[in-house]
Amino acid sequence: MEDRPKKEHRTRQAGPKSDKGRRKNAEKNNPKAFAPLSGRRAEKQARRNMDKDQSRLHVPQVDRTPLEPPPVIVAVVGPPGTGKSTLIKSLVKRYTKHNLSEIRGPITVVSGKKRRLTFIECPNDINSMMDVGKVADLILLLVDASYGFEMETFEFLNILQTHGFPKIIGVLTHLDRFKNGAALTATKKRLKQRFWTEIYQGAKLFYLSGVINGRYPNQEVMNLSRFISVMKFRPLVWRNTHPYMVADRVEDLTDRDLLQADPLCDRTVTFYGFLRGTPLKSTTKIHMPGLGDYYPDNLTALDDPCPLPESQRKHLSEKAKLIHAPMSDIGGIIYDKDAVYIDVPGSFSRPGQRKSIEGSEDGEGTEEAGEEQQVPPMSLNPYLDHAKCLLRRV
Ligand SMILES: Nc1nc2c(ncn2[C@@H]2O[C@H](COP(=O)(O)OP(=O)(O)OP(=O)(O)O)[C@@H](O)[C@H]2O)c(=O)[nH]1
Repeated sequence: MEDRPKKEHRTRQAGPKSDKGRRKNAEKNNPKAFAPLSGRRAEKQARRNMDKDQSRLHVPQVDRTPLEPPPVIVAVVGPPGTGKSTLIKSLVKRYTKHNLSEIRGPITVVSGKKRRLTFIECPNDINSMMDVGKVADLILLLVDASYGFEMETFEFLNILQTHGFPKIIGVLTHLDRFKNGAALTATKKRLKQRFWTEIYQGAKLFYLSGVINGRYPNQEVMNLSRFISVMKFRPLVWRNTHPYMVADRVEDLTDRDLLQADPLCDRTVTFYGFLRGTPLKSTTKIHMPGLGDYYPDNLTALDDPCPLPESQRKHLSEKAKLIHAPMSDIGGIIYDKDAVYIDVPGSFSRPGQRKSIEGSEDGEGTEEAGEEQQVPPMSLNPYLDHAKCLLRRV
């Protein structure tokens, strides 16, 4: 078998590898490398390339906002004492007629037939600014006009650059401190120019002149609130492609005995909030800023605690206006995993009993009171005081 001569391949008679085909291709190939053979074809090619470039630049952004969109996150940012709390109180009063005495945690209000707003007051530290920059749809940037721009404001604008720039509205406060009209006009003009340089030419700036009864003047607040209610938001790329949530309520479900035995034990914590962006799967690892990555034990969809008014209603009547602020001092309905609570402000325990539980000054607290006091409380305020207390560590 080995001696048998190998049979030669037959030469190809047709196709690109045949002699005929090769000769034909050689004729077609341009010896001057990629120089066009015909002017018309070259022009067509150039036009096609330009079209392709343009369509790449204008890829339509998918708007993933559901029919009933989650509340728009409005962050109120500014150096201390610029009037952040005063502005949130004024806006909440305008939208809901509620008088807030203290701002704690996010406050969600129904601002129109199709829009809800969640107000967050941003504390004046860099970590809070970064967290706010990641989630806010609209920033109300407060500036004390009698003082001018401060370093924090510019730092905050720098932080925003890295997270996709949300919409920004400037708000000048403390304008009543100017007694001289000319000085006021000059300051307004100067600050406006500076604001436009930092944001963009023509960025919206509101002026608030003075505080009446702990709130800004009604007309000025109304102008601002109307502007916010009709604003359009373009989805930012990262937020349009990831699920994210701002927790507006935190519950520590850890067993008290366990906690007493080891205050640093792993804790079980439930977070409540509106989900934004894309749907969230239970197998997704969740990143919590400042804490790390965790797998959730369980995800549950609850009833909307602050639903939009029914679509058939023509006007948003006073009664339909709603507020949802579980961390603040307003009474209301709290939706739990398996129950609905009506939170009634005030204490229902008997005064004597209450006193003994709290433990009087001369140390007459009951045993129960002693136990209560030893357990480290889970702070609700800016959610995550206890870094090691959350969910199952990865
Ligand atoms: N005269 C005047 N006082 C104002 C104005 N805006 C706010 N204030 C006062 O400034 C003080 C501070 O206001 P807040 O609303 O607590 O300011 P804040 O930015 O929340 O302050 P921090 O919580 O410390 O960051 C309050 O006493 C307000 O009454 C204003 O436009 N004019």
